[in-house]
Amino acid sequence: MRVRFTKMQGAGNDFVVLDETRARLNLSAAQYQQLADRHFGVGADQILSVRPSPAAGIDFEYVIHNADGGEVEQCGNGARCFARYVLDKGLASSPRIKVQTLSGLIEPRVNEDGRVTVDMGPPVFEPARIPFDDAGLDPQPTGGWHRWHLALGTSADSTILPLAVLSMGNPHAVQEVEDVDSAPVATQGPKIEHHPRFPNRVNAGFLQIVDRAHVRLRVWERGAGETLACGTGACAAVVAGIRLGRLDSRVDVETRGGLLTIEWAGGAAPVLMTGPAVTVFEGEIELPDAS
Ligand SMILES: N[C@@H](CCC[C@H](N)C(=O)O)C(=O)O
Repeated sequence: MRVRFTKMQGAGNDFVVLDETRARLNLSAAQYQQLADRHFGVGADQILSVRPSPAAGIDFEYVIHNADGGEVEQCGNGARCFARYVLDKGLASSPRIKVQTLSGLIEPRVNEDGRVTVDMGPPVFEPARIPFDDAGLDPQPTGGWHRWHLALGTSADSTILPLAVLSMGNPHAVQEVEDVDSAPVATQGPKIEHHPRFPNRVNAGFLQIVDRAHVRLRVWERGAGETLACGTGACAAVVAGIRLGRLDSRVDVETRGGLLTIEWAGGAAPVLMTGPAVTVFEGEIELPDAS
């Protein structure tokens, strides 16, 4: 089958965007994988599908597949590209939209400077809702802070990590590092992603705090490996730093692909993420039949 697509990127986290507002493409996991493949397909960290609203008062449904073909609940950089896409394609008449995702409602708005701000909703800390199996683990005595010592691997690899574990609609485990450039992202990332305490796997963040309003971040993404930026990862890392008392309520997050600004007033307040959303090119690709 022949599929039309738009290639987009937000801070270097790249996407294939599919318009399914008129008809479903019904792609298989193998076809999503092929679209994401950087040698045999278009190349992307995630595939974003734009679908009609499932309910009155909601503008669109936003469906996300990782490069490994698995459907996931949330994608922050993708949400900004989604908003830019529906506005540029004339599918939305207002720069403020309401979008249904697997994990709930988000509200992106395209700003006059072209950047996009997304109300990502509040962070979630209850282990069962992340989901995170906390049986037998004691939180560190830091004011209820969700930070856990997690043994990684077997006795031959018994690294103990303090991790902040939370959900931004999708699961995140954030650790603080001295220097992101030398952080063990490629070696520890996959072990954290597949750790048995995360039944749905997890995104692994490596956070370097530069000062109270500026951090550097790398993320090993579930189902995609290390990406140049992760929007929900940036939200999770900043929320973690704020809860630790180490960050102010507005923080610039420097990723390998660009700058994101994250704001959180604490408690049940929504996390606001602002950053770029750019169209790279459009095209058509022939995909093998669904298997
Ligand atoms: N790139 C994303 C997150 C995409 C989903 C993630 N890999 C997961 O499996 O949860 C972002 O910008 O948030």
